[in-house]
Amino acid sequence: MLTVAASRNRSAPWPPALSLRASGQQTLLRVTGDWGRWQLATQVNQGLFPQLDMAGSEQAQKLVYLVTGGCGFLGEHVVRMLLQHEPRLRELRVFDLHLGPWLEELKTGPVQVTAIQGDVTQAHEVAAAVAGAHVVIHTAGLVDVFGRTSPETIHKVNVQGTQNVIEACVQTGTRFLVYTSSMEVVGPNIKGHPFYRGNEDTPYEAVHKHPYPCSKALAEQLVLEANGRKVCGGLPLVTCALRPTGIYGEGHQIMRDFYRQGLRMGGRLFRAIPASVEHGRVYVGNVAWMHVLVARELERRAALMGGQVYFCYDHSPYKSYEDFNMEFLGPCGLQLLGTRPLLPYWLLVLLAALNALLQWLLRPRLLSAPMLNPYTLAVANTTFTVSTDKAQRHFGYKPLFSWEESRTRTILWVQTTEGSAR
Ligand SMILES: NC(=O)C1=CN([C@@H]2O[C@H](COP(=O)(O)OP(=O)(O)OC[C@H]3O[C@@H](n4cnc5c(N)ncnc54)[C@H](O)[C@@H]3O)[C@@H](O)[C@H]2O)C=CC1
Ligand SMILES: CC(C)CCC[C@@H](C)[C@H]1CC[C@H]2[C@@H]3[C@H](O)CC4=CC(=O)CC[C@]4(C)[C@H]3CC[C@]12C
Repeated sequence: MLTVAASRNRSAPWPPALSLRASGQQTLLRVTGDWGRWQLATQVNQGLFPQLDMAGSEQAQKLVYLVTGGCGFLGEHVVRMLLQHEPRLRELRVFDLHLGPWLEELKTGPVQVTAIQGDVTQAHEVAAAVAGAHVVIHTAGLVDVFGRTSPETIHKVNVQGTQNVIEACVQTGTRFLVYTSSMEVVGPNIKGHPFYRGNEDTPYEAVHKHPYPCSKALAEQLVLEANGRKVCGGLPLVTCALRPTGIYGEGHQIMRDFYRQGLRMGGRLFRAIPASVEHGRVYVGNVAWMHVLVARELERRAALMGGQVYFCYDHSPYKSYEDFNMEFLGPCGLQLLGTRPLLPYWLLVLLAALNALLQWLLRPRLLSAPMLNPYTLAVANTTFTVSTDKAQRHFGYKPLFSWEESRTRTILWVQTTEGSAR
């Protein structure tokens, strides 16, 4: 018999600890929470519940994976997902500029988790981390659309860093490289053309000016062009790129910022973008799951998948950026006021330009950057949604989390992390 036990008292943090127990006393699965994170403690990794694993545990543990940026928002989910769903793993290397303390808890399982503090812009550090790895999942990147970092630094990390990863694979004989690209590689373009429920083959005029999409487009191109290069030992490198739309879920910093802003304004947010503008969103757990599947299938289906791009998608509804956020912030007590934008668009354009000007004038002293600038306004105000089944056709992807589950997890996370802010 399986029992679920929840422990909660007033002084304990939210969410409560949930335990799944078999008829004996052994705890099979434990869900814990703390103020900083809402996390599923992967007891599967500790060998307690192998039958939960979907991937078939009869194969020997022999593979070494490297996840760059493994302590970021997406990277952490990829790391946890691999430990849960990749039974062939022997060692998981987590490479990041800033290592998270949560890595410690993962070091007790049967998979060796190796934390590597390193910088992708340093070729020798990357090569040392890649040496001996079978698969590299390269998620590390500078995600800055707010002008906090210089264009040179964004280029260095996103483009030079990716080049370093490719060269390290070639030098050390690593054959499989999965790159986290972005929808931004396609658009929205600077002309504001809508991309409505498009797929990987939909024609679109991709024109970039902003350093972030420019860097992601260049890096993706490098990764795809590297497909087929001979690595040390003579075998061909197999690469592919995943293009998430706007990712949401546990750990999403911008969602947290919107929530804080709403709390500061007495629980209200004001509509800035028309509800008719659709924005593509995808749950972080499903993006992580796609990475795990691609990494697993790349060897078997190298001819089909090598050099390919895949949008990341799931069953999240098509909505405007703000209406979509309200799916989570609404249940946390916030309200989005207005069925139409509060301010006329021309005024937003003016404010965005003013923000950009102030940022430029105060450079480099400005420590925080406003969310509204000409680029973010253009992205938020242009329809960009995907509708595709390429990942399903090529490697059998189906979202691991339903929309309801993704929504519930995200709401719980917002409540957990911000409960103390009220
Ligand atoms: N957040 C989003 O909505 C989307 C993100 N992406 C891509 O997904 C990837 C991950 O993004 P997020 O998790 O959102 O960002 P994040 O900022 O949370 O994670 C990036 C990680 O890379 C690490 N990193 C940065 N510079 C580094 C360096 N020089 N050397 C080593 N590590 C470094 C950071 O410390 C961080 O842990 C990025 O490549 C991003 O371009 C793509 C589409 C959407
Ligand atoms: C106050 C404004 C009118 C609204 C601001 C919202 C913006 C901050 C965000 C709207 C769209 C977001 C981007 C989009 O989801 C695509 C992205 C893909 C990435 O690879 C990185 C992040 C981002 C550029 C994301 C950033 C925030 C928005 C611009």
